Amino acid sequence: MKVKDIDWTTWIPSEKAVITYILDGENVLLIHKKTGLGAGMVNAPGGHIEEGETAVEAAIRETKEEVGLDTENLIFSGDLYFHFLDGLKLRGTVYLCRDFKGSLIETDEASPFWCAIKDIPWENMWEDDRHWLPQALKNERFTGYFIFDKEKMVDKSLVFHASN
Ligand SMILES: Nc1nc2c([nH]c(=O)n2[C@H]2C[C@H](O)[C@@H](COP(=O)(O)OP(=O)(O)OP(=O)(O)O)O2)c(=O)[nH]1
Repeated sequence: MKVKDIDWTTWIPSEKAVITYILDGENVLLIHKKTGLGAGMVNAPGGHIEEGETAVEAAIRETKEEVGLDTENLIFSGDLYFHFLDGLKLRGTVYLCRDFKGSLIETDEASPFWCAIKDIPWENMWEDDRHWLPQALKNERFTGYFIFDKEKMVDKSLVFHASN
C-alpha cells in the first residue's frame, strides 16, 4: 500500500497524539521510551490527547508526566498522519518549545537526555523522523503522510511549508 492509495480527505484518525521537541541552544531533549507504542526507541516527550483536552494541553501534560518539565509557549511545527496496516490510524501533532522550567526527572515512561542536534540517534528512532525532524528543528513547518507495517515505514509523502 502507498500513501497515494488512501483518500486522506476522508481518513479519520482512531488515535491522536502529540510530540514536543524542547530546544536549548544546539540541544534537543529526547527520551528513551520505556512503555507503549515505540518502547525501546528514542523519541521526544508525548502521548495521547485525552477527552476534553486540546492538543497543546496534552503536550504540556505529557511532558510534565514523562520528564518533569513545565513547558510554555509551544510552537506548532507540523502534522503527521500514520496509517498502520494493522488498522491503527494515528495523527500526531508536533510542537517545538524553547520556554521551559523545572528539573528533568526519569519516570516509569521515559528516561530523558539532552542530545546535540547534530548527534541525533536516527537509527534508534521511528524511521520517518529523519525525513522531517531536521527541517522541523530549523523552524520549517510540515505535513507528513506515512504507511507503516508495525515499526517499518513502507511509504511516505512530505510537504514543507514556508516558515515564518
Ligand atoms: N517522533 C515520532 N513519534 C511517533 C511516531 N509514531 C508514534 O506513535 N509516535 C509517538 C506519538 C506518541 O507520542 C507516542 C505513542 O504514544 P503511546 O501510544 O506510547 O502513548 P504513551 O504511552 O506515550 O502515552 P499515553 O498512552 O500515556 O497517552 O509515540 C513516529 O513515527 N515518530
